[in-house]
Amino acid sequence: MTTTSEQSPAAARPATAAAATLSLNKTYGSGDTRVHALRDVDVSFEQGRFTAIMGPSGSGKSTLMHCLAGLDTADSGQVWIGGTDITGLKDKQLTRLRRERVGFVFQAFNLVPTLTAEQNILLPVALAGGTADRDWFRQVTSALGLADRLRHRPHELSGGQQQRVAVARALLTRPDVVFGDEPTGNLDSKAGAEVLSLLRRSAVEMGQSIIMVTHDPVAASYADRVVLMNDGELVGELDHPDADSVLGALAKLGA
Ligand SMILES: Nc1ncnc2c1ncn2[C@@H]1O[C@H](COP(=O)(O)OP(=O)(O)OP(=O)(O)O)[C@@H](O)[C@H]1O
Repeated sequence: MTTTSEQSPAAARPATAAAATLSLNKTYGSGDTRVHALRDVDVSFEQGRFTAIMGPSGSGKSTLMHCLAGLDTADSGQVWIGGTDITGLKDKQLTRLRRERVGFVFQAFNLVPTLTAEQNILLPVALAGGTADRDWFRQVTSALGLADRLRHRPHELSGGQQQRVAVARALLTRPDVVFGDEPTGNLDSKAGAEVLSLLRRSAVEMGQSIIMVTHDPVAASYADRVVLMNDGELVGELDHPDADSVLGALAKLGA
């Protein structure tokens, strides 16, 4: 382990975590082409914290995130979202859990081009057959600086604004956890910094739990904590990271 000021992940109580895994294993392929993408991964993500997952290419970051988010299933081990053990859930239950309790912000903004910003933000709630909490909608969209952009369609918005719409959409259901997959990968550094600051504020001011996969040490420096992966294993973590400490930790992994 690099540094840690927290209890060991295995000792964490998943019921109080935004998301957690216990002894998670995942392999792809068979025989000579078999790849152990996750090896006995025990990790716990506290509520209201912003965590970055980092590591060299192929170290298992995406696989871990996909298993945590219920987008993929592991070979063995357990995954919790909030207090729910999702390991044995059927596809239909998983789909519902993802819709109601998980938010996503991807590198490609994944907005529906024919819908306005407001309609895009409200889409997951509409698909779930619910009604949005209008006060929360106003709070989220004004905190994200979108109040005067709500009637615009995605092509009328800058990349940074489009990603802010995607962040608003992810926050609107007040999910147990928001997963970000390189959320600033398509943005210039100024727009990226804005989106990362907003993600950080949503953790600090709104208590939102956020887990982000990134290759970018500067992006990771916005997080409260970085967990480091190498060759399918969790190999360390940094609290209150800055870009230099992240770079140093990655260099030790040969990334
Ligand atoms: N669908 C798949 N079929 C076969 N092997 C896979 C598949 N998905 C991932 N892998 C392998 O599993 C390992 C972990 O992959 P993963 O995508 O989780 O790594 P990563 O750390 O996210 O990589 P990157 O930083 O390059 O996105 C890699 O060796 C990868 O080649």
